[in-house]
Amino acid sequence: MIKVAVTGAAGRMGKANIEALQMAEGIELGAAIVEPDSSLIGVDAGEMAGVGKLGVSVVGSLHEAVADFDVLIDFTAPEVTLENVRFCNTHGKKIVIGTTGLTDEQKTHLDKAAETSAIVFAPNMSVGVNLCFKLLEVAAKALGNDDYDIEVIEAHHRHKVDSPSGTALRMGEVVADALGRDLKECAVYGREGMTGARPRGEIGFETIRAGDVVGDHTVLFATEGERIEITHKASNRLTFAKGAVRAAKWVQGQETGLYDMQDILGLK
Ligand SMILES: NC(=O)C1=CN([C@@H]2O[C@H](COP(=O)(O)OP(=O)(O)OC[C@H]3O[C@@H](n4cnc5c(N)ncnc54)[C@H](OP(=O)(O)O)[C@@H]3O)[C@@H](O)[C@H]2O)C=CC1
Ligand SMILES: O=C(O)C1=N[C@H](C(=O)O)C[C@H](O)C1
Repeated sequence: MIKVAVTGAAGRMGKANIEALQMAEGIELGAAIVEPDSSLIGVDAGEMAGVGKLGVSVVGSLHEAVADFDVLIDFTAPEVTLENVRFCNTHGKKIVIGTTGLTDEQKTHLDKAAETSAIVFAPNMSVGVNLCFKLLEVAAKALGNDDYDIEVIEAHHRHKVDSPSGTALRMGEVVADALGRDLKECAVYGREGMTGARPRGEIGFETIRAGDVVGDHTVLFATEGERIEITHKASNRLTFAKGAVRAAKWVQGQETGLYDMQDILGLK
């Protein structure tokens, strides 16, 4: 039985991850970690997540859980994730990271950590979004560089702190790579004012933050006379959490290296 620790256990994804673990076979919750000053310490993790008693008490640090897990599932915040990766690196644990909003510099820490640990790092763990990444590559290559304007539109709940979403940025990267463009050079974020006519090579990003939207992403390819839209809509967080649990099972079989959901789903 694979034992999993969930950090950010009281968060939206933390609770969904506990629920997904409870539904899965061959893998189970070993530890649930919240912030050190949380009033939830000592509470049963299953009761906290709304799935009934699991016999795992919530703790305030990974140190307290070191003997209780093989794989960490972390959906928290960038600095917290990096601290947790350092811990797993030192203690020989595998890692699944869903946190978004990491800077390029923070991502280089993951590259380094993957020399000694097996890590899955993906901005979106759902099967559907990862299939969309593949479809986007095919679409971008087929439509080419000359005719089609490309825009990435995403919508999320009012609590989301990073924008554009990690998924939207990855969609932009996939399309830019397929077209031989550098996203850093061609990305435009949220136009305003007298911006002028649209330059051909731009990839535009538009962000909506509203209510309880779980996560919608559309990539629009538009030219004179037609447009193509590739859209994914998540309707609950279990879709991400089931992907994270699948990744946890998979990464347990790896020694070192940095992987994403495309590796796990055979979409590379
Ligand atoms: N890859 C994917 O498929 C998906 C990725 N995400 C990403 O996952 C991340 C989390 O999202 P979400 O669950 O909605 O966010 P939440 O804010 O609901 O959860 C984040 C959790 O991290 C905890 N946390 C923050 N700081 C610390 C700390 N110093 N020590 C310990 N715990 C800490 C928070 O604790 P507290 O509650 O006490 O503040 C909270 O429980 C985001 O980056 C989001 O973009 C989200 C969905 C899918
Ligand atoms: O914060 C969220 O909620 C989500 N974040 C991820 C992202 O930034 O792409 C994935 C998903 O869309 C939900």
